[in-house]
Amino acid sequence: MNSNVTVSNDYADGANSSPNGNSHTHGLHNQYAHDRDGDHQWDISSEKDTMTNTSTCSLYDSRNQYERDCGSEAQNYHNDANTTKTKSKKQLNRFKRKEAKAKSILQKHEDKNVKLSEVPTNMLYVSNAGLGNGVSREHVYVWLSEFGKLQDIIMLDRKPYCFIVTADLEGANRISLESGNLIQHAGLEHHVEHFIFFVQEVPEVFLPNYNLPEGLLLLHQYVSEDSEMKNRQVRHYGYEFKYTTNNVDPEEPLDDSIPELCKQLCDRLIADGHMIEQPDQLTVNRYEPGQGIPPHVDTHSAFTDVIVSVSLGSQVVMSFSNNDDTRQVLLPRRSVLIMSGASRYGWSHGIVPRKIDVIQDADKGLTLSYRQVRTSFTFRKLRRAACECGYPKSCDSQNFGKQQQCRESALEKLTDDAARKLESIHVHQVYDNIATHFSGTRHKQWPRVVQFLNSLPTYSIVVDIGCGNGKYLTNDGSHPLFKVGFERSQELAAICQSKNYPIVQADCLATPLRDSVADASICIAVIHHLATESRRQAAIEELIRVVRPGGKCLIYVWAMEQSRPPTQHRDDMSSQVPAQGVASTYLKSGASDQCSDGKYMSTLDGHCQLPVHQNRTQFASKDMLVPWNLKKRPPKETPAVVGCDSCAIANSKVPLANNMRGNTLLADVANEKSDDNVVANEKARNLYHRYYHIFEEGELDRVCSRIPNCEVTESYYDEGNWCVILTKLL
Ligand SMILES: O=C(O)CCC(=O)C(=O)O
Ligand SMILES: [Fe+2]
Repeated sequence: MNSNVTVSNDYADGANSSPNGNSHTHGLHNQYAHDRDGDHQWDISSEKDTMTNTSTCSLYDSRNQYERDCGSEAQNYHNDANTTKTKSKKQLNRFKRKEAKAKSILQKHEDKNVKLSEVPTNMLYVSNAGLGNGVSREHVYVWLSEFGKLQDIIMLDRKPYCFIVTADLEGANRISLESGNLIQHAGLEHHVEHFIFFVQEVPEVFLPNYNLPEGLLLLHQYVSEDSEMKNRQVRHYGYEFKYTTNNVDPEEPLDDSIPELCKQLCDRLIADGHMIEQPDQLTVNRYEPGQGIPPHVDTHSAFTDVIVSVSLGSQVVMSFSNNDDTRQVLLPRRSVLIMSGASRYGWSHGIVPRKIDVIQDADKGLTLSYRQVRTSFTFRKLRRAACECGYPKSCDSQNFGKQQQCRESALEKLTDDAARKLESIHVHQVYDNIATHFSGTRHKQWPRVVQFLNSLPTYSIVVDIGCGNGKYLTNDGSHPLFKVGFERSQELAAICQSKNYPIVQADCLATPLRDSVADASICIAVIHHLATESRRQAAIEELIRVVRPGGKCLIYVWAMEQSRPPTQHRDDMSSQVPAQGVASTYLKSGASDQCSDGKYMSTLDGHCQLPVHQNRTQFASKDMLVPWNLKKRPPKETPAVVGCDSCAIANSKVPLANNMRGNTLLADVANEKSDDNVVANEKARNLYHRYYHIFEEGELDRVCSRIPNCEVTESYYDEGNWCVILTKLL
């Protein structure tokens, strides 16, 4: 097998551009057959090595297939006297489950348009081998072309599978029976099994809309190769563009103005009619593979119309979004991007933090682009008067400062009222609506939380703030503790009540507890639902307030870092010994570089656009809406006592904290019409969006370090969460 083959096919011929900007290719015309005929290096070797331990299967007889495919495992089933039948049956069942899953993924994604075929055809569905899980066309070609003449490899945008068209039935048969799962690809970190089935037809390829947003101009190879600079540090010239406020201070010019070399480039851009005048502000960003910039609109009041970004080093995909649409724009190396008009004012732009982009290649159709270091030079001109653009909805000048953008800094500027409103719509109301379903998926206690509880002296008083369905309020008698739960959601509180747990309905920012009343407090997966840092800090202060001096407090929040092993993090802040944090299994296999790209939801009456997270992919931003689908994710377990519906609270006896009664400070504030619509819409679709602030490494410790009467005694990473144990000072 030659792994250096360059796959070439003629997609350009087959590609059509339709008037709506979507283009599609009609599968079969390409040059695989031609190239392979003409070039010996692609000939099929007729002596096929004996394959063992393969995991492909055909449709007919999965048991026989299993024996063929799982080689040694299947042989054990019959031959090895020491292997118990039950174990092998388990393996067979596991295999069948995976096989069924591979089929159901096809049905789910292709909406039953692509049907499996009972009889052999020259078209195959290959599971777990698509752009969506980091497998490229080349990987598939190198893997499968030796078994049969390939006529086409159909890769679909973000799908975790592909389709193969072979020149003849024999090739398809050999691929189905012999190819195994020995695919070699750099993108996958985990072992993935592939299942291959015959299909009746292959789907059409719909390409994403690559048309540029109005007002956007991309000049290719504008910078010569010679003048390309490498590995510059992130720096500002002229004025600092403060990412914390997303703004500049015109009263504070920097000592360094824009370098001469850059001015020469801008002179050229002016002479070519792309810029009106020399800019006075420059930001240089250097991106390592995997790094990005959250979606944002460069603040209208800070800069004039034309914003220019020069790309050096690696090419990258930039996502542009407005309320209705998302466009992926490939920024090649040495290109210049000119954002003006709608693209500058009405669309947000950002770079998803991932290592691999899916791009459209003129020759190969959709393919993968592995990022390398990229340095961008963003030139802007400070605006000295209010912005009067034609995009008032996204204009901070015309919105009297109410405009909120998606990046964290912008959320940090939320007033307390706006933050409470966001939490009311996207936390409290969501949990009330999904309580039963959510509770059905929340039974397993996390071992390190249990370890913390077991480390407390028996009969300690423990308060669980934001206790959800009360999964830590159990007392099996092995390590007795006095536990009381506090929960903001009345429906979740009702579930706790139905299980006879001691429960009070209360908000984590204002529990009805006296100072220093408990020996310990725990707050698991709660603080990330608060929308500003000051509110997150206030919640931690509350956890400290209620424990006695010397008492302890355990906090878990969702971590931005979901893919890397957390070995750098230290358990004990003063020690040099790396902690053995438990790695996260949150990302779906092979998705370490995948993240949601470019879906947004408008909330707070249109003043705040938040990116929508795609479950089990990398987080694209620090502040996100995470979907909860009542239809798609049935509870894994049914709670022992289900007594929760919308009137549950009325019938239950959940004590209510005083400050939760009536229309008080903490009552929901979502009473404006358009936000009511958000909630009604979510209800109608059974699809809810929970707000999350995703914590970066060190962020939780930083917030805790600002609280005077406590110290961080332990800080660790546990299955996708950043965690601290605080001790209240004596
Ligand atoms: O890296 C880029 O090309 C864009 C950077 C950017 O959008 C910014 O700094 O505001
Ligand atoms: Fe920008």
